[in-house]
Amino acid sequence: MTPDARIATAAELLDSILDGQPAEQVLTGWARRSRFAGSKDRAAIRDHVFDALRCRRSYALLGGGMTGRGLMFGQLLAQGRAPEEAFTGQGHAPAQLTEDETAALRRDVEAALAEAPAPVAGDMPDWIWPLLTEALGADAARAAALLRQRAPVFLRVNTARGDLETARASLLRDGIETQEHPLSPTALEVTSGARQVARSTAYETGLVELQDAASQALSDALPLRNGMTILDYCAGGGGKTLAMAAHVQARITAHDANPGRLSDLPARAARAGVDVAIARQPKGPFDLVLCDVPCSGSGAWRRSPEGKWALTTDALADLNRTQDEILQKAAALTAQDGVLAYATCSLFRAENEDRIAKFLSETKGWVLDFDRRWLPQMGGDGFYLACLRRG
Ligand SMILES: C[S@@+](CC[C@H](N)C(=O)[O-])C[C@H]1O[C@@H](n2cnc3c(N)ncnc32)[C@H](O)[C@@H]1O
Repeated sequence: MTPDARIATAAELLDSILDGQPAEQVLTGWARRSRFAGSKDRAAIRDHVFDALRCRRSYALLGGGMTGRGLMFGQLLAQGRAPEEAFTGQGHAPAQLTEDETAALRRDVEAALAEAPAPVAGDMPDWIWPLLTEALGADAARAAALLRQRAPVFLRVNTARGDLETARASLLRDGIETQEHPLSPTALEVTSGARQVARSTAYETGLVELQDAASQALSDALPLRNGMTILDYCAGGGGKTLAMAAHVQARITAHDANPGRLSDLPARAARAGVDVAIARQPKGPFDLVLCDVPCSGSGAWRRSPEGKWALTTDALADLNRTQDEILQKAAALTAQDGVLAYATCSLFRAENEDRIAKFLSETKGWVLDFDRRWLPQMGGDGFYLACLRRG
């Protein structure tokens, strides 16, 4: 496919996504129907689509409309290109701009964004902007700007299998260049060859796992010690379970309300060379219970940009109820002198400090040991961790 044909396809797929179809489903369906497209075409179209979803409001402003074509005009303008260069109507390139489309463009990109309301320039729904500024103050605009960008690829070196230098050398032999990252001593940022990671020897032998650097930093911050019993109450795919298992010699149990989410964990644990038990109904007490609760995912919206447009006040209130319930259940499973750790990948107080304040006000005998947040400006996704103990 030519670069312009990829833009034409991205504009069509974006129309289906704007109509409400999930982006992954739209991209996979297109790839199945389009056997002529190679892996580079699929990757380029995916990049166009996800970039446009991250920057939906600002691109619609620049491109003159919330349509697939409007978003792709906006993307080109933001990249300093004139839409007419790609929309030529020749071969498989998208149709030329109509007069109305041409008139609606904002070619003065910097001025257009400078005078746009903050949530438009920052690519956030209006109702979310106050949540962001309330939580982050002066850091809100920078965090929003970073969520408009593609996420770096991070690896966690599994120190149960080897050290950083061994991992970097192995990755390099497979054409993958990395650099260390200050967020965590086990984090490597992939600087080239990211698409080879899943086929690399280091990945296949469990020497590295894909895991965001701030997610690793969160595991580093947990008060883990050898010999303790740990329950990962919302283990999901097991990212944090495996990170904890690499840190300490401990008896680790993984649980999730949706057992299907745990299905890959036994194979991942075997690959990583660590033991993890799975419990449908965990029986406490545990020395440390981690609840990495379901949340808006706002700290990771650069990876899942559809989430920021899909979130509603009702959905956030539902999440808050689930978060409160999980905290109560997890507290009941925590040993008398144990640690209850609450984590989200959200930037909002409503899912972080407010949940902890509610728990502490309603549940006698608990105190906050410490809490900590990681912002996108530190390089990884946004995360929050609070560690509680009985006081
Ligand atoms: C943020 S994800 C966990 C991610 C995982 N810890 C990791 O690092 O890969 C939240 C998980 O909580 C699970 N969950 C939702 N409601 C739950 C509940 N009431 N009790 C336990 N787990 C729940 C979801 O199925 C989901 O897998």
